[in-house]
Amino acid sequence: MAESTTRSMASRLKKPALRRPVMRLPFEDDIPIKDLEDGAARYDRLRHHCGVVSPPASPATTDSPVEEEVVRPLIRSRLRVPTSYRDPRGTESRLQIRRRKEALPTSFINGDTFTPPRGHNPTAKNESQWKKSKSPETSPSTLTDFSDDDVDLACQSPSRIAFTTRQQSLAPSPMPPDTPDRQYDPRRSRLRLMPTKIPVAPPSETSTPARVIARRPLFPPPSPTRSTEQLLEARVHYLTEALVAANQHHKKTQEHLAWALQEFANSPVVDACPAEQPTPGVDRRALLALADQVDSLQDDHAALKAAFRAGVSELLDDLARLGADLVHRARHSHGHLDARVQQLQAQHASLLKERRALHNTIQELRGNIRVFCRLRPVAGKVAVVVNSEQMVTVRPDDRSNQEAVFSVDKVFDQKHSQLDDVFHEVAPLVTSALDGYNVCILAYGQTGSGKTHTMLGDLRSADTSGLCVRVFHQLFDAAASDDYETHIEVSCVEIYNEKLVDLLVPGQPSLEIHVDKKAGVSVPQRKWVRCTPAVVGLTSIVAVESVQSCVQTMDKALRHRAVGANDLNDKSSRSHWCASKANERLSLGVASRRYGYGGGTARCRRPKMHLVDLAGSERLGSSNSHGDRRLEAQHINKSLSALRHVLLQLKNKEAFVSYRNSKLTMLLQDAIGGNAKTLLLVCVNPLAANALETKCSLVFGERANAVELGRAHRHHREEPLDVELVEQRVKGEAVSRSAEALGAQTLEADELVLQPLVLTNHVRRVECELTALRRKRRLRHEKRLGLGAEAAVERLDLLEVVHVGLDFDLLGGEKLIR
Ligand SMILES: Nc1ncnc2c1ncn2[C@@H]1O[C@H](COP(=O)(O)OP(=O)(O)OP(=O)(O)O)[C@@H](O)[C@H]1O
Repeated sequence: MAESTTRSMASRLKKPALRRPVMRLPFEDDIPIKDLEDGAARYDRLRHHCGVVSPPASPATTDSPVEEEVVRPLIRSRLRVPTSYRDPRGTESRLQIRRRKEALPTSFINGDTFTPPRGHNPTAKNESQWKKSKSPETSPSTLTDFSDDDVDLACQSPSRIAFTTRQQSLAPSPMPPDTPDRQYDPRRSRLRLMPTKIPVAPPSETSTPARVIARRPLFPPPSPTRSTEQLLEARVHYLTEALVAANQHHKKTQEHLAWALQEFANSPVVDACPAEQPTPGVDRRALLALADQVDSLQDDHAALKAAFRAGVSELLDDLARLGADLVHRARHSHGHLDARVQQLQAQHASLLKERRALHNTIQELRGNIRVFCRLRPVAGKVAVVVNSEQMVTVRPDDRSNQEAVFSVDKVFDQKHSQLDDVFHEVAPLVTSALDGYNVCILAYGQTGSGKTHTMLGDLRSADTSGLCVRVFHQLFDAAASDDYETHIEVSCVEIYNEKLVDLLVPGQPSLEIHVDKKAGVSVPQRKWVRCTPAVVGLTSIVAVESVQSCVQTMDKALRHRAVGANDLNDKSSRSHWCASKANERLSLGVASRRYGYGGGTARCRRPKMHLVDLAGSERLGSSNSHGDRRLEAQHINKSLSALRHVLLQLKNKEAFVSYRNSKLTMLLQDAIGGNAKTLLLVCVNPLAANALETKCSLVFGERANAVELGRAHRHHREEPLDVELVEQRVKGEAVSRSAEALGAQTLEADELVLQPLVLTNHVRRVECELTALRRKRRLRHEKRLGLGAEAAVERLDLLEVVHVGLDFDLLGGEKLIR
């Protein structure tokens, strides 16, 4: 429209019409806002010069930070808008042109509909020109082809673009009065963004009051079948179209403005005419029409910008909403998954527990030696990989080029702590010891692999103390909380160069191990060593009453243990160390704790527990031992190989097992081959350099695991209850308890009063025990004497008979009788 108007004006002014530049899609090289503002300011000045009152500045035209900071970066970087948008349906696009009578060329009839030709020339002035100017180079039916000046763009769909004039969408408005001081009327804009098919949202009250910009919905209505991604894609697609259209229109507006200004500036009439009084030769009406066109174009441009901004902000809102929705849904499903995972984990844990319980039961029934593997922390290249809780792989190294997988009952790697993890697994064995089973815990492994650390650790540290101290803790805790009287005794021996040494009485000659298949050998005053085998000559059995006294005893024993340095360990144990604990557990029953107990039997349990820290096997080459160390190493290796051999024989269920080959196997006979629950802790130094030794240790572990010992039995027996003794004990306990209670309340004086009581009670107890013993001895004596008397009478009778016979013979019976 503007073009036709200006063309007629130009022909009237006898000036050659400027050739409008071929329009390219202005995405990449969009006209800067500043240029627009400059152009608008120049135009305002000109209008003022011509006596036209400037319209009020539209707030929509001011550049907002949204466009600068959000929209452009979003469009350029994220949406990747093409620099020339191609209509997907190509030549199917239809342009609906409604011409405004006074603005469009006559060849365009209002309401005409035609298909845009391929590569039409945007500078064509009418349809025929347009059709003729098809150029094969131009991309067919891209939006860059639109050269219509006086129409607004509305994208109905990706493939349909409708151009409509204001007359069609609104009631036709009369042309504004041709007065120089007419005010700005936004309704005078001739362009309108108008959807033809998609329903338009009713204009809100806050929208432009007079010139209602019918915003087409930028996004298609959400289809329930579409996925979120498709919906977003479609929205982005629509927004891209709107942006293309907006930019195109913007560009056109700018071109028109520039063209009009140039026309106007080049006009000799304008140049000649003073500001206040236009030259009579100027067609003032035409100028005003031109101004009106520019004005309306600017309005439309502002409206388009506003619509575009609104669309973008709507899209951003939608994106935010969709994002929040997606996050919410993801969280929801994640929560569901979490709950399910937790449920499955709990299920898995309970199944594992069940499986382990069953496994333990099977092992208990079969009497297997249980085997744990512990890896010590090291720095350097390692050859051992923990596959699972029960499986380790030893990778090949230079010396052994075969990978080997070993399965054990439990693997502890560097992460597992001494306190919780390792002892947690050992604790059930301590309970078994309290229940009356013999228990044996052995630490086996190459030198420097952490055996001593695991079994003894730092005795006086709460965090790094080894299994022995924890075993004592559990024993005393359990003893304090049940109805048994528990007496714990400890002995510590070492086997050094095949000699059994009592560590609690150093300097004694080496001890002997005596094996008695029936009842063992009784060592005087020590009942608990009656189990086979017994250590003959063992005098230092220390009764311990608390964990502290246990620690002190072990500390004393360890001070006498043979320790030396080799290349692999500064404090290498040069002997096998064995601490044996015997518990005498006497059950008096709850009733016996009351006064007036009548009688019955006491259940006595006398289980033994061996805690063994074996000396480390070592290759003489790698440990670099000489002299005494070398001799020690040879003895150690010999005894360990005897142990391996015994295990092999046990595994193969051979009739004869050679326990007597070494002191170690003799001492451990009732642990590995007898009636005991045995745990073997295979300690491993996982460094790649030790791969071969590690393999040997794990082979030993697997072999031990395969040994079936048979079901362990409890060591308990019923004994007739010495009523007097029990009564005295109970009374003594009651007095002690009351003394304790009173002592807690009263002062030292009370203690002084109670002390004799306690002492008297103790004396009575001892007296009772003595009386009982005396009575027993008297009974035995009487019995023996009784037997002797009978025999003597019999003998006397016999002697008398013999005597009579002799007399008869000597004197000549017949004579005598005669
Ligand atoms: N699990 C562990 N955590 C921390 N340090 C450990 C661990 N295991 C072993 N060590 C350290 O490794 C070194 C050697 O350990 P240890 O003396 O227990 O080995 P060993 O197998 O008893 O050797 P040997 O048979 O020669 O007596 C010690 O300094 C010990 O503190």
